[in-house]
Amino acid sequence: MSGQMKAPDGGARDHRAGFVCVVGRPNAGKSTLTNALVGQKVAITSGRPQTTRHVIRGIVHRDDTQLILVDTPGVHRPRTLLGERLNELVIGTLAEVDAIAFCLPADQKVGPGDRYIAARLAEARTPVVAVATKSDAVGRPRLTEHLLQVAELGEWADVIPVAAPTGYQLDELVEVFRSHMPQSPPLYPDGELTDEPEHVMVAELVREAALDGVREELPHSLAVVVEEIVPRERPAKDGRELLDVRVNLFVERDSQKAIVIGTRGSRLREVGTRARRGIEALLGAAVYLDLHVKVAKDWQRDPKHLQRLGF
Ligand SMILES: Nc1nc2c(ncn2[C@@H]2O[C@H](COP(=O)(O)OP(=O)(O)OP(=O)(O)O)[C@@H](O)[C@H]2O)c(=O)[nH]1
Repeated sequence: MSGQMKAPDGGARDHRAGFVCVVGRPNAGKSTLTNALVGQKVAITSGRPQTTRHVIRGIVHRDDTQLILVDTPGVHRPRTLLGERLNELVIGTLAEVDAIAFCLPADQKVGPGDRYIAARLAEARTPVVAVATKSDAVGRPRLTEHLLQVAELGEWADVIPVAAPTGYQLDELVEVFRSHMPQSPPLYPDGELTDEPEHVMVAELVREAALDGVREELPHSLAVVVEEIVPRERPAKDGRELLDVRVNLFVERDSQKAIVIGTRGSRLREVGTRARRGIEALLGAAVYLDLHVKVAKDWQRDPKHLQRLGF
């Protein structure tokens, strides 16, 4: 889309922005749809962490609309959902977004996996758009049959067939989601995520190391933000480039800070050593890793914080 969209009365439309959670069983076409909507490959789709409440898959920028496409770990993994508490957590995260994109591939029959997800979505009370993906892969009769099955599966705000390779109905899909977004200026600058994929990867390495062995205690309360990656003038002793990497780890409570840091900092040192190895391999340089643990109370509920932390 180019140029300002006009409202029916001829004036410019308001800007809207918000979060869309993309769900669907494995192979449903979630990543492909995300990439098609975002318009370029998003670096963070690989190896995304399963431990944050929302992981950003990509950001759709239009003149008057910004959709932040997120993933909610847990929705796709029924076996981890045995505990009622975790179940509630997933529903809680689904309730926090403005809309949900439920991907159902046209080349496969609606099955138990889809019904499982549909049941979770019904509890969240967030508008759900059922997206019939891969509609280019089947003929008309099959697509019609699929759309009927999808319609019977639940209460959808809309049912819309799309095809990522041809771009079929992708603009229409953005319009549908726009209608569910609140009035808001853009929440992220254009191109934010794709500019610095290494920051995202470094944050993931630190998060993985910090959660190792304490996932039970810190399941959804850790956010990692890479503040800066700065090259030093002098190389390391072995001749490699030397980078200062400054990272903040945010937890919600003092007790969690103590867990991350460990007795006299012992655990944090181990976390640093482990993460540093991965970061050096990733960046191909020697790394001086500086980790800071901070308490940001209730960051999950504070929009300003969420934004700063990349949620
Ligand atoms: N013809 C066609 N193929 C598609 C379309 N969308 C996805 N595919 C194919 O379907 C397969 C799965 O797509 P993905 O986007 O990886 O599915 P996903 O839901 O992200 O999969 P997981 O990461 O396993 O959850 C890939 O081989 C895609 O090329 C589409 O619109 N049309």
